[in-house]
Amino acid sequence: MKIFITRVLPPAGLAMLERAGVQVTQWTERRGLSHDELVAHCQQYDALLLASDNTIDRAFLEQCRHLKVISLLSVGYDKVDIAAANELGIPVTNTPGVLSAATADTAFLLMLASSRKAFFQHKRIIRGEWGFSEPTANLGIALEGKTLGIWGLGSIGYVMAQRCVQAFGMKVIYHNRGRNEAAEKELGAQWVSFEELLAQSDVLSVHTALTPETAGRFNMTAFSQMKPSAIFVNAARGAIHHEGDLIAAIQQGIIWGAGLDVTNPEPMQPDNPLLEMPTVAVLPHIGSATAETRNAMSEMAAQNIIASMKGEPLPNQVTSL
Ligand SMILES: NC(=O)C1=CN([C@@H]2O[C@H](COP(=O)(O)OP(=O)(O)OC[C@H]3O[C@@H](n4cnc5c(N)ncnc54)[C@H](OP(=O)(O)O)[C@@H]3O)[C@@H](O)[C@H]2O)C=CC1
Ligand SMILES: O=CC(=O)O
Repeated sequence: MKIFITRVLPPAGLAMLERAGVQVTQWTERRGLSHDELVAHCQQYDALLLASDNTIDRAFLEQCRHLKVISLLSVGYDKVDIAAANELGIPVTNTPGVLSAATADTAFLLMLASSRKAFFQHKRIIRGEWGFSEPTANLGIALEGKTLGIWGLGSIGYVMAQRCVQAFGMKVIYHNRGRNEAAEKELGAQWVSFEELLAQSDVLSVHTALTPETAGRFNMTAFSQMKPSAIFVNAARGAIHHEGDLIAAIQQGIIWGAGLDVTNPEPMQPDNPLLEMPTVAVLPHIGSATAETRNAMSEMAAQNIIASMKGEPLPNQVTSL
């Protein structure tokens, strides 16, 4: 089997593919491939390992019907038209679970950074503005005993909740379409309506997938129902929040601040007002970026390719839309 990888793959997955006798070509240039370039490249390969944020739409899939599998190096698959892939018989796989701890840690870091204005304080030092210490200046918000609201308490949301319970004794409330009984039993998490989640959370952390139902849900209508002291965290997908409304909500004191690993659009431009706000912390979509996690993801993505090559069931096929 000949496969094309849209970035350089972490070493563990690469070694696994090579051991299995898969012929690997990696895109090593330090620029992304355009849609048309990716279509053209894929003509020469049996499978695609997608390690970039290219959109896999119906047009792409129709021109690449020969692909035996599209293996994503991510858990999120919102960039792929799964309905079209199903229709055309092209299996798509992802990497769930192995990245949950790293991504939850990123959300946890952002929560803390916003609560203590950490990124802003760092910038003050760089600008030579350490100044003299004052008891009433540079105050943050304590997290001990506060209420964590999770929108989308699944794999990543569970670890975020666990961290917050263990570190700060936080009370966990959540809103999913269904119930997470393990989180209720093990973490004391309490299911609430979306409106209650907005009203009661001191920290509201988003961990749903991006779907037509979740896109844009955090707009001014939602922010207006939150506490003025609330921290909004998004380590899921930028399109779940409305960026202009988030800027206005923080500027107007409707909420306290935000921690974002994902922005809308990506990349965020350097002149974005959020970057100058003391209570905002932004990271460039690095949720799963630890060496250990990226290696584990690459092995999972490689296993999906190898299973396809051997004609075995794919371990992580995305079945639902
Ligand atoms: N920043 C980063 O680098 C990363 C970001 N991500 C993002 O995180 C997302 C979540 O990943 P993961 O935890 O593994 O996924 P899971 O599927 O395990 O969890 C998602 C949760 O969201 C809930 N959910 C889905 N739709 C809705 C809705 N409309 N309203 C309320 N709850 C909803 C689901 O519960 P129910 O079905 O009961 O509603 C489920 O519990 C990914 O899809 C990806 O986009 C993932 C990894 C890294
Ligand atoms: O954003 C990352 C993912 O795995 O999804």
